[in-house]
Amino acid sequence: MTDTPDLPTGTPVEPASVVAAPAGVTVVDHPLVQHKLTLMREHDTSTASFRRLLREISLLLAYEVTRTLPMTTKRISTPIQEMDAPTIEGKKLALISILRAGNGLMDGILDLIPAARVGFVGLYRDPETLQPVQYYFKVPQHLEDRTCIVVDPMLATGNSSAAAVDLLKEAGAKDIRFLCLLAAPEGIARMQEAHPDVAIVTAAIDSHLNDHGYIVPGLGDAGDRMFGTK
Ligand SMILES: O=P(O)(O)OC[C@H]1O[C@H](OP(=O)(O)OP(=O)(O)O)[C@H](O)[C@@H]1O
Ligand SMILES: O=c1cc[nH]c(=O)[nH]1
Ligand SMILES: [Mg+2]
Repeated sequence: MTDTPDLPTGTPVEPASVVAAPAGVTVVDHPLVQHKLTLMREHDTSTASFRRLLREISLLLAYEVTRTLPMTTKRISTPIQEMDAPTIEGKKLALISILRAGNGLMDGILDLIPAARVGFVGLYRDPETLQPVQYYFKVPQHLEDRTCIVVDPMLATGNSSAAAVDLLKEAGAKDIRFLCLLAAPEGIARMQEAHPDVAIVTAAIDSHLNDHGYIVPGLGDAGDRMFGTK
């Protein structure tokens, strides 16, 4: 697996060649996404800017994660004539946010697909064990009939996302994809072992995890940076 290389400042970058993604993982290497992600990574970026950037990136990532959504048609009348026009069945979609940080990705996607149903999985990562602790679970009915897009900016050990997908499958979900901003190779491996059926979309695959389970180089604690806690 290739991670984003350290390049001397000012080196021209061909976005498409930055990252080689493993099968089942899509890296959204669009220049706008990469530019905004760089701003988010910077230590000095304010809480307000971090939140705004995450919302903007979520719109761009939504484009990729929804690329293969099932479509239907509906009969409409243009000013010229009737036609069967393509449409997404928003009600067939469930957006699932892993609290807290997932909400930063979800809000922008909801602007694009306002008819989507929304669910929440409340998990926090125990800082000692790096195991997820569940505190909330509320999802739409009939998940088995919906495409579920699970959103969380960070895929680190993969313990939180794997646990969230476990819960969704127990609730009936069958068609699940996972959208994040940053992924560590360890988290991708964990997800692909536990849930090989779940496609992953991310803006970048970083180098590794540090001794505290943080993504390196990463962007720090997404929830804290988004909400100004800590
Ligand atoms: O892949 P993992 O090793 O499980 O780590 C990733 C999880 O850690 C962060 O949440 P956190 O526990 O900080 O909760 P928060 O969103 O409330 O800040 C992040 O938003 C993921 O949910
Ligand atoms: O780097 C990391 C790892 C887990 N959670 C975060 O918010 N950041
Ligand atoms: Mg956090």
